Amino acid sequence: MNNEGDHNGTVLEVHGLTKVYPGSAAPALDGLDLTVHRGEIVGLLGPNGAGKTTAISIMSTLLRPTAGRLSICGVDGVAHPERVRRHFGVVPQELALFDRLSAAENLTYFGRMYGLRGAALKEGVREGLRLAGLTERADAPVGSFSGGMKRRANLAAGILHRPPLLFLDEPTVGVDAQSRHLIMESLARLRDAGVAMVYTTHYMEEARRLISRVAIIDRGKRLDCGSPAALIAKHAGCADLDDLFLRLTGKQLRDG
Ligand SMILES: Nc1ncnc2c1ncn2[C@@H]1O[C@H](COP(=O)(O)OP(=O)(O)OP(=O)(O)O)[C@@H](O)[C@H]1O
Repeated sequence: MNNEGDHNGTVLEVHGLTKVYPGSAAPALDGLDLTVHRGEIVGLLGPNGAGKTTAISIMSTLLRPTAGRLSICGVDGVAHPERVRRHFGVVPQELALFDRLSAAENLTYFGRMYGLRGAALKEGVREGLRLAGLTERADAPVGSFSGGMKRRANLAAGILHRPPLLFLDEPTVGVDAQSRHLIMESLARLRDAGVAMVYTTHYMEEARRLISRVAIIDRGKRLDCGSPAALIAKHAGCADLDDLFLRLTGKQLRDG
């Protein structure tokens, strides 16, 4: 795995991460603190508009924070975005695949973008296709794929360069139960191999099975953080993560 040195197993550290979009009065993200260790999956849970995508975009250096610190594998990600980029992969909410290219061609393209060449590129593509359960369909154009197959290819594209950290923004949105199961299994395998992940989702129980800790955020603020079991035990009367989520964020609809 690609890593810059020993930082006591801490792969990602953010402090006071804040974003105020131009023209907005209220911050979309308001002082987020988060530490993620090797082999740990941290779920970011929050209702629509809570600030999850903003948080992932800043942590993956797509967006500059208004304030706050970001450290990835011990490197300052705000001062050195190019340098930290090789330490993580991103699986975005929007699919980033070329419909006319085959799965193998898409992965080769992304692998090159990550700086892979020659045998390492070939091996990365082969392993990505295997992880995504797409080996048999390697040469078919992605445009002919189902939603679930596209999501799986999207996941494979994010891990080609074997990063120690992966950001996933709702990786199972709009997929059937079978593809969701395969994605969950793939993520568990990556976790067991030591990959750290930050994972946003609306599916609470899916999150519960996979994650080590959950950070519940709303209106840009972190409301609570801990293992699902510890959080459920801490808030009396909550039977599961769904209960806890509604307790902390309220039952009011979030239509924008
Ligand atoms: N480019 C932007 N300019 C101005 N405001 C924005 C921009 N992007 C997001 N926002 C606002 O910032 C807040 C947080 O949005 P964000 O997309 O981070 O939330 P989210 O938790 O990812 O929501 P969802 O679950 O709907 O994807 C929202 O109020 C949103 O309207």
